Amino acid sequence: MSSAPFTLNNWWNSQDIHKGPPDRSLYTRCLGHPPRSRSSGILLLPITCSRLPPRSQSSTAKAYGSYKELVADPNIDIIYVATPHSHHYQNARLCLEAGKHVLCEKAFTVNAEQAKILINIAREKTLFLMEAVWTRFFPIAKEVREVVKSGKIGEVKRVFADLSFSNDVENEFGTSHRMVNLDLAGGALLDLGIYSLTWLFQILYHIVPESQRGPPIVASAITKYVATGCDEMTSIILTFPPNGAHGIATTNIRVSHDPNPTHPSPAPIRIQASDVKRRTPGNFEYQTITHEIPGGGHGMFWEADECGRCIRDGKLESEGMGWEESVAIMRVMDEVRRQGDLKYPECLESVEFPLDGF
Ligand SMILES: NC(=O)C1=CN([C@@H]2O[C@H](COP(=O)(O)OP(=O)(O)OC[C@H]3O[C@@H](n4cnc5c(N)ncnc54)[C@H](OP(=O)(O)O)[C@@H]3O)[C@@H](O)[C@H]2O)C=CC1
Ligand SMILES: O=C1OC[C@@H](O)[C@H](O)[C@H]1O
Repeated sequence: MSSAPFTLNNWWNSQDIHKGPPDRSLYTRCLGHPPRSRSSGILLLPITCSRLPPRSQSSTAKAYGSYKELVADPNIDIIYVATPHSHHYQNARLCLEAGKHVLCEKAFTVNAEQAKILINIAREKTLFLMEAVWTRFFPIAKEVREVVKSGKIGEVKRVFADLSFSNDVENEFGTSHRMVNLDLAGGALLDLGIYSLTWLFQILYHIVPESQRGPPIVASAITKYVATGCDEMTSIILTFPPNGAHGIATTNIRVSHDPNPTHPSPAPIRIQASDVKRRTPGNFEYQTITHEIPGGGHGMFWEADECGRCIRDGKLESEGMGWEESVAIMRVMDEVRRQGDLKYPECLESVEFPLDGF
């Protein structure tokens, strides 16, 4: 392989244009960060784009006027779809139909049917497509998968995962913010619950030999945000084949037990026996592993590098976040919504394309 980096002309998400000076934006800190620092061999040339003119005068971002214009630009290799969940199917499909590789934010789509259609189009058109679950590509996530797969900690019978934020829901989100707005497929499940689910799936599904994997049985509960009817708290118990392991995934936008400076929450209470010791199962030795994010980045470049590597190597899907698994996770979320009677407007659940208004 030549030592010259593989170069991708990439469209970074529109959101950054509107969120502060470009030198401090997520895009600059992530994709714009020199790949040398992480020896990826991938050079991503981001074009920040929006349908609106950039807010900052100094921005090098480009406004296309419409996504149709954007997808017609022959200089663009891959498009990162980072619009609200409601728009992923329509936006990602537009890009795929126009022959662009796609990295599509989580939740991949509103439902599993939409995800399957995007995947079929990518397959037919030999295009790369991946759900942007960035945490999958953190070195620490990879390492955890490897440790569990190695058998060093024995058989995993139960996994707990939570991602919750302590938002002042009424004041921060009101009724129209994408986090709570049903017209934008808002709610905790699709926005944050996907991260809890991904931990369950990484351990109890992803690393299980394909012949033994299967869809988990779903039991769940949803509490709705009264003002809009979206889910503000969702808890899921999954029973996975082949051995009946339980995965418990929780998510909440109002109450978190994990304080975070950007989402301050009241101090959590933990009740625990006093003689808790770190116990190390099997031949696994307790260790602390730290992976710094190079250059003060935000860590999104690991997933972006994966897109670059896959496209360079002619792969349509990533082993780290494969198509079949994205659909399996979407199916779980469909079932959770069915059990909790959480419905989005019909046009958002539709697989019709194109639809007016997107
Ligand atoms: N991986 C991560 O850490 C994060 C992932 N996300 C994901 O990214 C996606 C976008 O989230 P976020 O950036 O907060 O969203 P924003 O509300 O900031 O919207 C992003 C862009 O989407 C378009 N958009 C917004 N609202 C509408 C609307 N009502 N109709 C049509 N287009 C709209 C706009 O594009 P335009 O300028 O072209 O009009 C906007 O700039 C979500 O899928 C979310 O889950 C979000 C935050 C962090
Ligand atoms: O993916 C995400 O991570 C960070 C959150 O602030 C955001 O709501 C969510 O979309």
